[in-house]
Amino acid sequence: MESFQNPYGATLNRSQSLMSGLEKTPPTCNKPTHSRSSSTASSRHSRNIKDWEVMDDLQVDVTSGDNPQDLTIPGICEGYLLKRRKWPLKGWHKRYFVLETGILRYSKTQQDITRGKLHGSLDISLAVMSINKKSNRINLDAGDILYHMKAKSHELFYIWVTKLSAHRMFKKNEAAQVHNGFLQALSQGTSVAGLAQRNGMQDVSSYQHYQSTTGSYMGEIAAPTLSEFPSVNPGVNGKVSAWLQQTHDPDSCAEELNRCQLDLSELNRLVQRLQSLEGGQQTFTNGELQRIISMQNLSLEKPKKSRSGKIWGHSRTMSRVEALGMPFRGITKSLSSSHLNSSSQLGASVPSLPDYVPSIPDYVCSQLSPPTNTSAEGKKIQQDICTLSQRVHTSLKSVHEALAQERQRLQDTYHQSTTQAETASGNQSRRTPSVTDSAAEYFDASDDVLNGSSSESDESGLSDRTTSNSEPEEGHASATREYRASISKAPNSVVPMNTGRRTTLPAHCPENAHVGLMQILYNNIGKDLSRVSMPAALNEPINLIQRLCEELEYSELLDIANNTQDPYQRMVYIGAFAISGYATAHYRNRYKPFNPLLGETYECLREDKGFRYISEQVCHHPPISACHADSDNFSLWQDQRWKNKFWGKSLEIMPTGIVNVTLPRFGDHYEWNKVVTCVHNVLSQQRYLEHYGEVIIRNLNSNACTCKITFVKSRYWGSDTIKNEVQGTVLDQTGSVIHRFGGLWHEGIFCDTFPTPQCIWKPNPQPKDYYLYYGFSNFALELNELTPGLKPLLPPTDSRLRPDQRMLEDGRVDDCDKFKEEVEDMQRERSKQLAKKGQEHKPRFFKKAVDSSGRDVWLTNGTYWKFRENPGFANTNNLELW
Ligand SMILES: CC(C)CCC[C@@H](C)[C@H]1CC[C@H]2[C@@H]3CC=C4C[C@@H](O)CC[C@]4(C)[C@H]3CC[C@]12C
Repeated sequence: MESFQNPYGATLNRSQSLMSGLEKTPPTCNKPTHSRSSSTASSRHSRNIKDWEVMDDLQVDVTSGDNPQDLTIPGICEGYLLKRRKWPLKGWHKRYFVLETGILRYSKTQQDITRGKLHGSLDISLAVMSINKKSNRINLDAGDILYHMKAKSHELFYIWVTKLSAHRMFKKNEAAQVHNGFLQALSQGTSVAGLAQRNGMQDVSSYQHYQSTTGSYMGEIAAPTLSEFPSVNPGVNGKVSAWLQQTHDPDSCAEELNRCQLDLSELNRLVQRLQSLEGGQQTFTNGELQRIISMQNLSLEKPKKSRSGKIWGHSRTMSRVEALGMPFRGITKSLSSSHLNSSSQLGASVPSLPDYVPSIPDYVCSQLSPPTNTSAEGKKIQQDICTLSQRVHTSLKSVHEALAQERQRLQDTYHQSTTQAETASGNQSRRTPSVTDSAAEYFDASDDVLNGSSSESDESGLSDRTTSNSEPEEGHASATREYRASISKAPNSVVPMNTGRRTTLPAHCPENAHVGLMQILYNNIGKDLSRVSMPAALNEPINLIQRLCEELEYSELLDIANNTQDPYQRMVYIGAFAISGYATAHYRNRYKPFNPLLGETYECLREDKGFRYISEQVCHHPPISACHADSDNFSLWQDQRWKNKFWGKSLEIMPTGIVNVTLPRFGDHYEWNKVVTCVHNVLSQQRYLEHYGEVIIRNLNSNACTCKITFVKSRYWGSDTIKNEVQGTVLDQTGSVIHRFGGLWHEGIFCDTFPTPQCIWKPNPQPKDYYLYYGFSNFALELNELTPGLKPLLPPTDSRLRPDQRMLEDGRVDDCDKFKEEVEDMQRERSKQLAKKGQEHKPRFFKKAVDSSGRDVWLTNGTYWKFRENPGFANTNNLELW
């Protein structure tokens, strides 16, 4: 496993309470089979894993000693931290962070923050927080947003962790209170509108409307969501509530809410008890320093001294200290490390803050104020309050998730019906798609995106520059908006009416929301997902070596490239092709492809598209899939392997293989890397995929031009959220921009620097009812089709003949589960036998070579189609895989 280094999968300390901060899914019927393989993995990676801990909210005692019912706001914390670069995933930037009322914001500099020039912000109560004391690292994974941070010193690390914990706790309690208020209002029949007003929400009419539409609303109520809810007529209201009635189990939600109600009454009782206990207790207790740190406003940057020696620049944080006028150094000093590393507050719970607490720097000390004390009983009550609040939060979250799922289905159905309506209205042309002539409207593009410079070379250390990586750049948003408008006006390409291939699958995909994914992922921390066996209900009836073939869905872009004289324009088509392979991911986040068995093969002969493709699983440790395709217009090969890192809520997938394309007409040989794919909210039904990073396309046989494509990370601030944005530039030898193009990877690409600005690529419309068929595109639907004519020609190792996958496709999920297990056992047995004989598996159709940059690559040995033709696979020795 040389290639598998796991900084992220290794993030989580399995000995800690891994449930903390995560959606707690109900206990599941995870079969032992699926965790069986995990034990080896966990021990193998324990060295990396043990440095990381998931922070449990209760591990740090940060509640205010005064009166927790007030939800006393923890103090602000600000200062520089190092933030990991998004692409390449190495090196660190210095960024200025401000933590205030549970929201962490950051900018390049302190001045940028003051000027409101934000780079990002995150509600930390939604994030799983993991820390590494050894390297002073803090990770926050909110599902949508992922921050990797590092403090410059142990002291600062300590303070930040304390602060972050305090703010998380505060924010969570605050949310629980808001929910409590709404629930009470709903259950007592008081006006939600009134509550909305009390909570400072403006759009009261839509509130009332929403309430009447849904009957009883259970779940997260947030002002923006509600005000966004469209106005609908009463007929539609009926339909919507009918939908909710049918597809969702209202009883389980109601039960969950009743439980919340009970917990909330108990909370109320506890809070009152705590109030009555109020009064000064004098002795310092463990965790006291954490509490002081939590409550104070702190600036963690050394104040600059003016010439007169007076410290300036921290009036906000100093004022409170000055007002209190207390000598703090003494306090901090008296709170020695023995106080701090104890976990007595929590009994058996594990302390997560650094065991050794170094003395707090003077300039921070001077900002600290004296503690307020709480008695032992008071603390116990605080603990109980926290636990109960968390339980309420978890319950509400699960109700919210159920509703979110319904919402998603509703959206998909809506989307589907509009697509169908479009198709029915004969909106589309019937001819074979030609991407070039889909001339679209021109717009006056602004010049501000016309700079293709700045590629980062600083891999190792600290960088203070803003790079052209997947962090947003100003100007992009407006260009993308315009590209997008132009693309939507371009005609859809039409899948030829009758290819003679199937247009649907034999059975619907199984519902898999109940499968305990969390347990599987946590059991397999530090392990390649490509080697984790999952319950069949989580699989799609496609194999990874077939999935690789999906990247050829838009092979016509390569045909066009091979017929384009101009090298710069040619490069644009190559770039569009590189992007097009990602489009399908938009609809594919609920299932995982089958892991190919070692020696499994797959062919795809597409006379209509003019290419033939073969792939083989050539290596098992690490898993490598090799493929090769040729046509008159191009050859394409790649070997794909990927690492994955699980951060608590998100899963990052880093493919390491390089894609190669040659064009016979011009002797071009292009190669490019792939970007990171992130499965956000992997444990919840709000899962979605994002790609980010930079693709660089080079032509090894000509240095006329290169292409740089940025997959931009989503942005969540400002008025709009842009997701799936891509920006590309073709640069000549001198680095000047010759072409630029962009759009969204799931909607299309527009190039406005062509002689006729045009839409270069637009994905095919999704097939009817695609949601019921794993989200497959037409091309994907066809991949596993086995026709009687084809069957005798295939080698018995072809994925189409793999029984478990076929069973899933036919809807026989239980049979599939059983057979999959058998097939995997057989594979283990085969590798044992080989190892005994001291032999290694030798791939049949690919050979290992070294490319011009010294990388190991797998190339076709050219025998597949020959054998197929003569003597035919029926007459050759084949592996018996199932
Ligand atoms: C655990 C399950 C249910 C969650 C779903 C995981 C899915 C979304 C994951 C599992 C394996 C992943 C694929 C693994 C490898 C690659 C190659 C890369 O070049 C593009 C992304 C792509 C194609 C990934 C897309 C997302 C993927 C399909």
